[in-house]
Amino acid sequence: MAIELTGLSKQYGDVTALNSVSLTVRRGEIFGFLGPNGAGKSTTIDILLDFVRPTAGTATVLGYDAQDDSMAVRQAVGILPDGYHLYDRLTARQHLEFAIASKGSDDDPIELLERVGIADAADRKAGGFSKGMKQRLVLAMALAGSPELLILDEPSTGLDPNGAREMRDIIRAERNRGATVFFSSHILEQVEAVCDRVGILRNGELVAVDTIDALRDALGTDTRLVLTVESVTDDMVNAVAVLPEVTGVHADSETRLTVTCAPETKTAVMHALEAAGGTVVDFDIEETSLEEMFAAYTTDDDTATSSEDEDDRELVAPSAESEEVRA
Ligand SMILES: Nc1ncnc2c1ncn2[C@@H]1O[C@H](COP(=O)(O)OP(=O)(O)OP(=O)(O)O)[C@@H](O)[C@H]1O
Repeated sequence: MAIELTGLSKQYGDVTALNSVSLTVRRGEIFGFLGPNGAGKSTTIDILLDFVRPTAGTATVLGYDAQDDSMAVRQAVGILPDGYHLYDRLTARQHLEFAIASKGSDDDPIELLERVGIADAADRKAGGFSKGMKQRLVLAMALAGSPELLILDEPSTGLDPNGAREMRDIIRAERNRGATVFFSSHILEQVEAVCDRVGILRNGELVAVDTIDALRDALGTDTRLVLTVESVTDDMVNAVAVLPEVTGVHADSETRLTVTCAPETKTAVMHALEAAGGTVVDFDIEETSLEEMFAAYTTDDDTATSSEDEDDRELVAPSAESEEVRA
């Protein structure tokens, strides 16, 4: 195992940052760690790196106890922590030389800077770097010594779209050479694009661990039908809303209705619309989006999965646009 957490808890005064989290990350996998702001992601990572001590439970990294063998962990792991520190007056090359020496490796600093796309700035002082350049520099330092495990806290923060793509390529390349990558992120597309499995934290508790596809499936099979009709009327909305397998109906415009329902109810929805005087001119079927999936696991709103309450029928499944993600 690359990482093993057992009953890990962290209390900051009255605040429970982590509540008995148990998790196993296997060697060779890319594992994404998700959760709303304040869910406990950085706290977990800080415990793995012994920046923070747990209140209860244990964490092992590559077989080393994260607290008792923290030096061994840091030697073996490449890290991009949340509150990293760079030396303003040292150049990128000097930062790399320091990281390479502390790993006892023989990497070429320029090669590492090339991998993260800032070789041109090798001899510039880090104090003058943009946020994204700093992020790239810390990533290059994490790659020094070809670590068995990379632990990256929000690695895409501050990166432009090219940088985010390069980050994905680097994460994949690291896994392909046999490394394990454990990273936290808010960028769901990024996570879906590279992760073998994800864990979702909510209020300090691990609420789900699986592949993204399996997490989607576990939410239920609700489908979203986007229907274009000649003109939406209240009768049509009501006729669809009372169907037993429909969990949401929303008139997006005068001609567009979004219906959340079980897949086998699609035909019944069409019939109900036509019986209420509507003519369907077009329709589209949408899968649960990543944002909806994230919201379903991390908010209390469960209208996405079921609702027997007539009053709730105006609501569509929770989405990033309509639901605030609560910490
Ligand atoms: N040093 C600290 N003192 C007091 N409370 C803290 C401290 N560090 C973290 N917390 C609290 O612990 C909880 C978890 O915070 P953490 O930084 O681990 O969340 P996160 O998931 O990384 O959030 P974000 O996505 O915003 O980075 C929060 O309620 C936070 O306020």
